[in-house]
Amino acid sequence: MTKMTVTKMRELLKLYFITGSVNCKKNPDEVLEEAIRGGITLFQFREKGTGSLTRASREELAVKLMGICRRHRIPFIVNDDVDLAIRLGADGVHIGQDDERASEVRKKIGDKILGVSAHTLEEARLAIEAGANYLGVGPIFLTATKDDAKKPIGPGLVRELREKGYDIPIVGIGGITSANAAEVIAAGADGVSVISAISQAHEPALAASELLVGVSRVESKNQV
Ligand SMILES: Cc1ncc(COP(=O)(O)OP(=O)(O)O)c(N)n1
Ligand SMILES: Cc1nc(C(=O)O)sc1CCOP(=O)(O)O
Ligand SMILES: [Mg+2]
Repeated sequence: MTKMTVTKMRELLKLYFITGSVNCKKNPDEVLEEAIRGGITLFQFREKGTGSLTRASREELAVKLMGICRRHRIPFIVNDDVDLAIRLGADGVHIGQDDERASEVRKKIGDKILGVSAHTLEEARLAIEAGANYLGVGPIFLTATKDDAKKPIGPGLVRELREKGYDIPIVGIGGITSANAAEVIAAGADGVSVISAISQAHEPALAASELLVGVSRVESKNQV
């Protein structure tokens, strides 16, 4: 992948879908196909939590989902596992504060996309210094999906980052639905990142398209 521009990164973050087999009501490949039909712009493979696949079956699923993303030209990001991302030739990696150090990951992955979770201004500053292409800021709202999630912080940190002049691409995460996505964008995020709002929906395509409505409505106001 050629070096990601900031403009392109912002576009990709608009509706960032994350999933693994344990998050889905039906087959993850069906859910991903439907989510793509509904308009997602970026995908993260996050095979994590009780009952998740391991070893060969985990990698098989990653290969399958990456194939779907490739066919539809949706960039494929791997959560946590930098070596898997490199082995598969994924488009990027997302890491958090308890994962490998961002500066080391940047050295390993070259120009691939590097996303880093940030819960404070200081974490954001360090992630940018280490070469992050985007920040995942959250949990914005209460989430039942991540066992070790921190307390919800609301859209305040996103707003504060923008007020302090940070222009790195930002995606909000945690408890985001079509009903509250607009608040996250209004605070200055480039997009929203969701698991359950799409993976647990009866109609993932419809859920994705409804999320996009919320994002796009405020996005056009931000540009005025
Ligand atoms: C887009 C995005 N933002 C944040 C996270 C969370 O990463 P992390 O804190 O490392 O937690 P896990 O997802 O690994 O449990 C994310 N995955 N994606
Ligand atoms: C993977 C993840 N990371 C978070 C963070 O705060 O960094 S919250 C979260 C779970 C997001 O799932 P849902 O959209 O179902 O709430
Ligand atoms: Mg992680």
